[in-house]
Amino acid sequence: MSKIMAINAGSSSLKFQLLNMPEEEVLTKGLVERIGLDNPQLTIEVEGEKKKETFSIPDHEAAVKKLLDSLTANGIIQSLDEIDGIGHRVVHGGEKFSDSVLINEEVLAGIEEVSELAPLHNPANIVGIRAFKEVLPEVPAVAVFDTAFHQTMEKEKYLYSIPYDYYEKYGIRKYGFHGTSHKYVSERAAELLDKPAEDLKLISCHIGNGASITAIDGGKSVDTSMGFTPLAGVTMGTRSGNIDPALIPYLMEKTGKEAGEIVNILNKESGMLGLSGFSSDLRDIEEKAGNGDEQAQTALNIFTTRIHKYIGTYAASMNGVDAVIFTAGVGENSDKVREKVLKGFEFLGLYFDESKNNVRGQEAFLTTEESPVKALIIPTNEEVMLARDTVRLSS
Ligand SMILES: Nc1ncnc2c1ncn2[C@@H]1O[C@H](COP(=O)(O)OP(=O)(O)O)[C@@H](O)[C@H]1O
Ligand SMILES: CC(=O)OP(=O)(O)O
Ligand SMILES: [Mg+2]
Repeated sequence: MSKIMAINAGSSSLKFQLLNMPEEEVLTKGLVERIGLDNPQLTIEVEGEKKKETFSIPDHEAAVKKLLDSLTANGIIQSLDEIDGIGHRVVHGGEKFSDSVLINEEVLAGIEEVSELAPLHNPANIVGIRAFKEVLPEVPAVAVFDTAFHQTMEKEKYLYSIPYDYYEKYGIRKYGFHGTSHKYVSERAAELLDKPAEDLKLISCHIGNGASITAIDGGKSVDTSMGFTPLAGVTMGTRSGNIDPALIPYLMEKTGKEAGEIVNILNKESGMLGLSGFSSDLRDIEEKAGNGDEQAQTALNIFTTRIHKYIGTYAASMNGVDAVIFTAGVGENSDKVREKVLKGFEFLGLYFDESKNNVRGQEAFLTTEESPVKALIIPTNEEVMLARDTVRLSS
């Protein structure tokens, strides 16, 4: 038996879960928010209750120290020696990493090398890894990459139609993200459908703040909506998803902004936030649309239409589909989004059952008993995947 810490480090936050393995029992979970900002806060679950603490947390190393102190202070563990391994989510692994790896200096250098491909995510992941290494230098740490699951895509799917040289020289290709989540829900879907993964064609919709749709044939990712970076694909909370690339120089000329500033707008001020003009949070937009706000309704329609289109595309590219999966914050919680995405797929053999759709955050089927193609909700669990790979690679 071992205790594994699963870490998902963001630029100003650090989400964590401590698990007992191989039982996969969650001992505690929580997050440190507003690292380096005013009013930083640690939230930790103690005996099922959420406990909030405010401290000075200037950087990630301080956040890690605070988190570890709070594990012993709250009696979750008696001593830090009880931690047997740390699993870190790393968003971009480039072509270098097609599986999780035990972290050493060479691996860290490899992660740093591809950092510029995921500027919003990788630098924070690296800071998280270094912070833990500083505090727990002897404990094995494993990197689990969002991109790894998608390394099975074929060239026809991952190459862009641009000069081939750029792929060879600069590694320009589609990588895909959220792989850990797509892998978890696809494995769970095979269990729920009671069929081997090898016999299934699945379309997984990870719809959170970031969102991506993945086609999974025979247990392998064959195509996915995100691209070279996590900016591509469907409309997201603050990201534009696919746009005509010619818009970038045009916007530069019109606004006098640099390319980097425009990409920043596409990453942080677009998507549902940009379209609605007031929020990136789907709950706010659903509420406003419900009150008759036309702009909010249009934003919502764009959001669901894009996902609907991807499902059609991937069903066509796999020559069929057995099940469509919804996961992550929006996918698990928004019945309205699921309904709008799934309606109209009778031509594919997917018969949506409205009476089953009133559920949140739990595994459920959304189609009629007779529906040849199923739709289901599967809450994602990236943390358990981090812990499983940490055990696999460190024991
Ligand atoms: N009850 C709900 N109804 C609709 N959307 C929800 C609900 N709960 C959460 N969400 C959406 O989930 C999003 C966050 O998803 P999550 O998977 O946690 O994202 P991330 O991991 O990228 O931070 C929020 O932006 C919010 O819009
Ligand atoms: C890769 C990615 O988009 O991750 P997140 O949804 O956590 O921002
Ligand atoms: Mg997420």
